[in-house]
Amino acid sequence: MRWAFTMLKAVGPIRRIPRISNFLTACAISNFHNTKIVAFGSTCRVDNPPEDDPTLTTLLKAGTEAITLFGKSWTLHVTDVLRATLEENLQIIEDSCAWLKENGREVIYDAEHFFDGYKADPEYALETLLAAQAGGAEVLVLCDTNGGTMPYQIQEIISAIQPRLDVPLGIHTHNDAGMAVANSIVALEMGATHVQGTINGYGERCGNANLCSVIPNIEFKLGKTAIGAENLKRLMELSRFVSEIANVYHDHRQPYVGESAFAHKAGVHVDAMLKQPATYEHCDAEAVGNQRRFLLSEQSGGGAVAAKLHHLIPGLDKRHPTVQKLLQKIKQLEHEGYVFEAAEASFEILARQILGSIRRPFKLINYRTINRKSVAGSEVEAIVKIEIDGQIYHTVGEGDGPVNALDSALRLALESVYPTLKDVRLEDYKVRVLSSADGTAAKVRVLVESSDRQRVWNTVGVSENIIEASWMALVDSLTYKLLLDDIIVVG
Ligand SMILES: CC(=O)SCCNC(=O)CCNC(=O)[C@H](O)C(C)(C)COP(=O)(O)OP(=O)(O)OC[C@H]1O[C@@H](n2cnc3c(N)ncnc32)[C@H](O)[C@@H]1OP(=O)(O)O
Ligand SMILES: CC(C)C(=O)C(=O)O
Repeated sequence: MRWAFTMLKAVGPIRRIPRISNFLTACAISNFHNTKIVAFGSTCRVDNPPEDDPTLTTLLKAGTEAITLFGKSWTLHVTDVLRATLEENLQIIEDSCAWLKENGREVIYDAEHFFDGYKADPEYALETLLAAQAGGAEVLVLCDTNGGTMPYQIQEIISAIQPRLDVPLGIHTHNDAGMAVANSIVALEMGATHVQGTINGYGERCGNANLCSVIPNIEFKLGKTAIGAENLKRLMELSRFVSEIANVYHDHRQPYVGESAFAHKAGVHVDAMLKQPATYEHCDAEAVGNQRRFLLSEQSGGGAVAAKLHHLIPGLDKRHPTVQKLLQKIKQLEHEGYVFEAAEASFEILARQILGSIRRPFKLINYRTINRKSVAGSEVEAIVKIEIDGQIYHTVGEGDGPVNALDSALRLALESVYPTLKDVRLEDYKVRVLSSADGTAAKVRVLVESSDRQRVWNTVGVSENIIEASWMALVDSLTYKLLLDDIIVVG
């Protein structure tokens, strides 16, 4: 199986060379074990012989072992976009592939709009592939560029062309009809041996085939080896890493690698899962580096609560009075607007309070926020007074807003006693109005996501006062970090 995880898609005129070659020089001296960097660009222009074409010469100068060339398969694109004749397009495909081959490169040919082209004129679309094959392309990648092809059409078209080609096929799909992964899998099932996609499916419009789904599907559903069991265990870590680098919120609902992929909420599901894990899961969470989670909510039963407490009290019976007490408390708080399924850290703190296995890190005496707005701009300040082990801390913090200022003031006091709190980052802050009919007097729910770069956790606060709700979620977040670090655990 060949992989095209990421492609260098910006190869263009000469003026781009320095930036690209810096990147490629860095790649060339990196010691990749499983990765091959591939330069990417189009066939030459009709008016240019390959050796004078700025795109092709730049691709060659990139110095990569392999080059992906894309060319037109659809008559509409040839006539209306390239503004060339159908024969000229066949010629530039063959000549471009052949010239790169003559210059010692491995050539991957991406047949742009192949499926739409085939629907419009099957014979011509096939001829474009034959031209690339004649030019020496090592693999012919069929692209569903507009993302509108259905899996059964992929199957029909591949069956029709396969007998007429001699080189291996690849697949490149987009997700405009929500079929990118399905279409890739169909093509692979039919014998394609090269798949192009992106981590988390990031890409133009609705995205590309999500390799975080394609890869485990190959391993678990097609029964073939893609990256192997050991690498597969790091898939979720990779998915999170790429979203972090891209500065895009990690999608909890992603198959296999989303935080919710193995999260169970309904009491009936949780009860069955505890009896037999195969009842509500199609594969093993740990095989892709994920983990099973039981979410607590007003839909929970005792089984879910007991399972949640397993790491604190192994073997706890779901009918135990503590379980029932906690269950009642959760239902009452959820009725007031809390959501523990999205705030597991707050649940753990609540459970430990009921079990008496937590020491609160500080006692609040009071806090206050001051918002000063003038023509010169706005200033926000928070003053916090707390007690830690009998000692009073009185601190002032400034911020962009009252919550930010409160966070600064609280940390100023706490970090001198609990230095690991310096590692806590607020990743996300969400506010939801719970009873909009009450206008500005409505209750709000604040959800905070925090991390210490190794772990991520979520906390919740609910109040009629947005600052109060934020304070609650903030305090739970810092408290949970101290729990994770074993600093305030009791017993
Ligand atoms: C199919 C895909 O989606 S692959 C993703 C392609 N990647 C990108 O578009 C991102 C990077 N792109 C770029 O940097 C620029 O668009 C460049 C450098 C490639 C071209 O820049 P420019 O020369 O300024 O042209 P511009 O972007 O305006 O137009 C695209 C040109 O490519 C031509 N072109 C499109 N497909 C092909 C092809 N398969 N073979 C040859 N030329 C092609 C178009 O006809 C158009 O040429 P024209 O100006 O003569 O009409
Ligand atoms: C040419 C390729 C790689 C592409 O993005 C497409 O056709 O979808």
